[in-house]
Amino acid sequence: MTVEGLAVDLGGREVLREIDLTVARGELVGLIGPNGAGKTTLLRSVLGLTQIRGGTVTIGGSTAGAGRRKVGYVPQRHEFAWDFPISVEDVVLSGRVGAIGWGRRAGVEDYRATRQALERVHMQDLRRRPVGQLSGGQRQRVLVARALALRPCLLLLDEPFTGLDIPTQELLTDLFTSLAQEGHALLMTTHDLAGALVACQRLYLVNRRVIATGRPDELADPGVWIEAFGFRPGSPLLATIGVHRADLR
Ligand SMILES: Nc1ncnc2c1ncn2[C@@H]1O[C@H](COP(=O)(O)OP(=O)(O)OP(=O)(O)O)[C@@H](O)[C@H]1O
Repeated sequence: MTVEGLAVDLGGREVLREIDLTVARGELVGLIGPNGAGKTTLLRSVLGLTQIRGGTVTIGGSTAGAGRRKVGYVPQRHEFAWDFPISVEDVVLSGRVGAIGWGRRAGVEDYRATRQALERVHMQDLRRRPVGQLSGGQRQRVLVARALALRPCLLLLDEPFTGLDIPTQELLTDLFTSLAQEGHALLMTTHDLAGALVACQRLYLVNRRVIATGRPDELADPGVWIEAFGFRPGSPLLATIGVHRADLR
């Protein structure tokens, strides 16, 4: 996936400008920035859900909607209507709508993809449970399975770790790493900076524009973190992510 010169205005205000970003097959890429930096807007622009003012989004060689059919999207957990009376299995199956087509019945392949997606997040045993009865971690795994059911080539993950316990974070991190190794392209927003530095091969630090990008070991300059996140120079929080320099303490 390639984003070039992306610019987005919302409510008459510039939210994103001059965004250049790539995610290749086999990569888990982190998109990090403070609240309001435009991370969700960027994901929604890739999905074609947000009107863009300028720039292009190319997925699998196509700038039109065709490439988007193989994009899996995991929204922030609170955006899903969990009180809707529907089972885990049916939520995951709904991820196949793009493959089945509106109004058509699910077939053998759709149920197979649903089962495989549930197995990957270890939710097969809970497939008949109404989603309203799940814990936060189980809900997050259902949303990931719903995106995987499409068998996407590109997976967009919006804050998949927020509010999760350590075992669930580790389960999902291992899953995302495996998916990348299998040749998927993954783009993930997160506020877990330390986790992103460990799990992601490359990072984009954004705050309405791309402040810096590179492998985690290439982002050792505290200046870019200060600019993107508003850390104060010498902040002990910079040291917690392994970014500090004697002259800035
Ligand atoms: N529909 C909208 N109309 C007007 N402004 C919007 C709309 N949606 C988002 N915004 C604004 O766009 C900016 C970027 O929002 P966005 O949700 O993309 O940020 P984010 O980086 O995902 O933030 P967070 O980390 O808090 O989830 C914010 O200032 C937000 O208020």
